[in-house]
Amino acid sequence: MKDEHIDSGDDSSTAVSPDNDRWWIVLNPSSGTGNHVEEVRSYAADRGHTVIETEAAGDAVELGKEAARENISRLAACGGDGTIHQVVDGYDRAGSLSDVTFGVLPAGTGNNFAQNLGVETIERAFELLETGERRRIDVGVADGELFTNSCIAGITAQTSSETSSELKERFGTLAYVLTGIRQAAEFDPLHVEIDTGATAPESTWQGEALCILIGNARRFVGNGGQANAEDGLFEVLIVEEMPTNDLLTEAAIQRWFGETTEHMLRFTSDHLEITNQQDTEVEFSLDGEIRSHQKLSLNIRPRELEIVVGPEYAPEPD
Ligand SMILES: Nc1ncnc2c1ncn2[C@@H]1O[C@H](COP(=O)(O)OP(=O)(O)OP(=O)(O)O)[C@@H](O)[C@H]1O
Repeated sequence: MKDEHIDSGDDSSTAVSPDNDRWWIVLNPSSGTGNHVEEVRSYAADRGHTVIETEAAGDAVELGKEAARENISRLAACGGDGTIHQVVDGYDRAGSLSDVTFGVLPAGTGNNFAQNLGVETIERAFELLETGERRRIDVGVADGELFTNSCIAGITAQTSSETSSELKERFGTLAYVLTGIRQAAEFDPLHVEIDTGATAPESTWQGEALCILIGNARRFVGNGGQANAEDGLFEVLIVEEMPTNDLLTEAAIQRWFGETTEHMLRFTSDHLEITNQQDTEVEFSLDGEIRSHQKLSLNIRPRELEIVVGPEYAPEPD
C-alpha cells in the first residue's frame, strides 16, 4: 500500500483547507477505467488531503482498519461500490463508525452507491467533502460484514454492467436481473427459506427464487434509483421461479405501475435470515463483492454512518 502524504507546503494559501477540513482518501487506482488517479491526486494536493493507494484486492479493508486505529475522523473512499464497501467495513472492524464522517469519490464502473447519494463526479465530490450536507444513513450487516448499498443473492455483480441500455430503458432496474437469467443457460433457481423473524404468519417465505434483491440505499423496483436509506429497513424483492415470458411481463408491471405481481414479492424488514435448503453455498453480492454462504443473517444498524451527500440525495424518496 502506498502511503502518499500530500504536503500542501504553504498553509497560508487560501486554496488549502484548514487542518480540521482535511481528509484521508483511500484510492483504488484499478477501479473503473483506472484513469482517475492523476485527477484525484491533483485535487487532493490542492486541498491538503492525504491520499493512500491500494496495491492489491482487499487492501481497502486494511486501510479502513488503519484509519480507525489512527483515529481518522474524515475518511473518503475513491473507487466503485466495492472499494467503499471495503473501507467502511474495515473501519467498523477496528473502530467505531460513530467516530467518523465518510465521503465517496465515484471512480468505479457503475458507481451505484455514489449515485444514490447524489455524488455524480469526482470534481463535485471534492467540493462536497467541504460543503456538502452530512446525513446519517443505515448500514446493513451480513454475518458481521457491513454493506452500504445492497445484497443480492444468486446474481453476480458483473451482470449489471452487461445489461443492454435498451433493456434498461424498457424494464428499468429489473432489466439486469433478466440479463442475468438469460445469460445463465442452465439457471438453477435458489431453494431458500427467508425468515424476517416477525411473529406474523407471513414472516416466512419458502420456495424457488430466481433471485433475492435486498436494498439499503438501492431500489430494485419501479424506476429503481435510491431507496430510503434512513428508515431502518431493507427494501426486499423476491423474484420467484417463473417462465421467462411471465418474468418480462411482471418486470414491466413493476416498472410502469409499481405494483406487486404474482411472482414478485416486495416487503420491508429490519432483519432477514436466508437459508439455502440444499446443503450448498449460495453466492451473495454485497455491494458487488461476492461471498458464499449456506445461511446468511442480515440486520440493519439504523442511521449509524455519517456520510456526505449531494443535493440530489432524497432522505425520503417517493
Ligand atoms: N490496487 C488494486 N489492484 C487490484 N484490485 C484492487 C486494487 N484495489 C482494490 N482492488 C479490488 O477492486 C475490486 C473492485 O473495485 P470497485 O468495486 O471499487 O470498482 P469497480 O468494480 O470498477 O466499480 P463498481 O463496483 O462501482 O461497478 C474490489 O474487489 C477490490 O478488492
